[in-house]
Amino acid sequence: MRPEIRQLWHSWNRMRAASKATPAMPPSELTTATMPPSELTTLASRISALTTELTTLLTAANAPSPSLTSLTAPETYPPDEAAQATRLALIDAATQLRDLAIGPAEWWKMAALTCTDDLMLLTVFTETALWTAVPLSGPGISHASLSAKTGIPPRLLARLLRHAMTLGLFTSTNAELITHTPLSATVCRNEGIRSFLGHCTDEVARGIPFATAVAREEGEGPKVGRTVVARALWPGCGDEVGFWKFLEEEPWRVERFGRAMRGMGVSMASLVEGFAWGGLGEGLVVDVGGSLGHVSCAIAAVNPDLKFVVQDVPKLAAEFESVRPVEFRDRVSFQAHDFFAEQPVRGADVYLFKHILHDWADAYALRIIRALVPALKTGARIVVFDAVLPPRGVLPNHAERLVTALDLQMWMVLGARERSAEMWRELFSAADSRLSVVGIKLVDGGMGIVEVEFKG
Ligand SMILES: C[S@@+](CC[C@H](N)C(=O)[O-])C[C@H]1O[C@@H](n2cnc3c(N)ncnc32)[C@H](O)[C@@H]1O
Repeated sequence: MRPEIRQLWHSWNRMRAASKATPAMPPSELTTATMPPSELTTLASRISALTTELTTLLTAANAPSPSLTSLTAPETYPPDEAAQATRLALIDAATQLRDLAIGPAEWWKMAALTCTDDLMLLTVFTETALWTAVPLSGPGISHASLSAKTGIPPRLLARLLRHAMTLGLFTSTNAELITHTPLSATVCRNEGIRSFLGHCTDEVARGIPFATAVAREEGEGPKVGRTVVARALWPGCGDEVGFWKFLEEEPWRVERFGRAMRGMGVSMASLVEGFAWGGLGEGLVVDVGGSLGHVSCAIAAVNPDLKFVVQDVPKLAAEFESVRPVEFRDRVSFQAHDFFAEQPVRGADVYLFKHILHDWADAYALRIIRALVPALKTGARIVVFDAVLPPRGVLPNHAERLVTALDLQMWMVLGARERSAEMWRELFSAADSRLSVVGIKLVDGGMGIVEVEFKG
């Protein structure tokens, strides 16, 4: 063994021994009984209390225990409000404890390195379909076979996988076979997550080098053709030719985006349960920008008298027909419609906009709403399902991060934003004085249902 390697080996062994050694007893005057609790111990106690609380709630809900090792462990927590609140508090406390244990200097070293390396890793795994190349059952796959399936040479593949394992993605058996962890298995099983990863690592990430220039030159609400992502992917194509038009040019992109929206299924239950759909009787709902109809089908499943028209770009028509469950054939139909043009379905009971208006800066959102107004009957409802930004500090930090990340993603891709309750009220009253926000129901994860009535 070369001397410098031997030296490294010894110092690593010393560190390992030190970490296992029993710490010396503190002098009696410094026992924990007399010392003020440190931030470390305060957080650790909080984590312990929250963990006990969460475990009790999960047991009461008959929910299986979460696991980092068992592939049959649940991928999500039960929607139960108390369990969700406790879980969010636990995540925040555990994140703070982790940050404290890392310390600021190392935190930055890690963050600067891993924000790029992790993005690169997720990009390569997604583009080479490595997620699904590793089988979900059986003994696992050898490096050689995985290399052949993905086109990544074996030695580089081993390095990528070794870094991936530090994130809890994949593991290897004694026989050097690669198998899934629950984290990687979730990506393997879920086409929606893979599609969303594809959208983020491909379309969104390519915009990053342009963000500073767009921020300085365009500010908050660039035209759709001058956003961060438009500049990176489709430079020089004109101010009004933006993300959605480009998706239409490349059908695989629009299909991938549709799968991402369908698969991520953000808070579908809150929308299904959060509005009085049952009160509409045999009513008609127009799902504007409804993609592949997954939202309409979820509402239709528990409201057997309702009918739905899903409107979206013409390129989605074929995919819509192929994924629509057969039981909804008579009640959920597709109509190609550009929501900047006058709404063709007049007199419906509800016009649903789920994750539509947050895609558009105010100038565009006003045009979309005004194109709808001529079709509205008195008492018709516009139901918006989007984030409702609370004042800072109201949400647990984990939920706040999801909302702020989505807000910035809207800016990068579309020059758009998430809106607060006040912004929603101002938007609708500016669109038409007969439109009035009659209710805002906050649901989980910073999302909300904004109910607007047409007073006629
Ligand atoms: C963020 S996705 C939301 C999809 C769905 N409402 C959901 O929540 O899962 C936005 C949708 O708007 C559609 N869209 C974009 N521009 C459009 C336009 N001018 N007319 C109609 N639909 C459009 C896209 O094709 C896409 O399906």
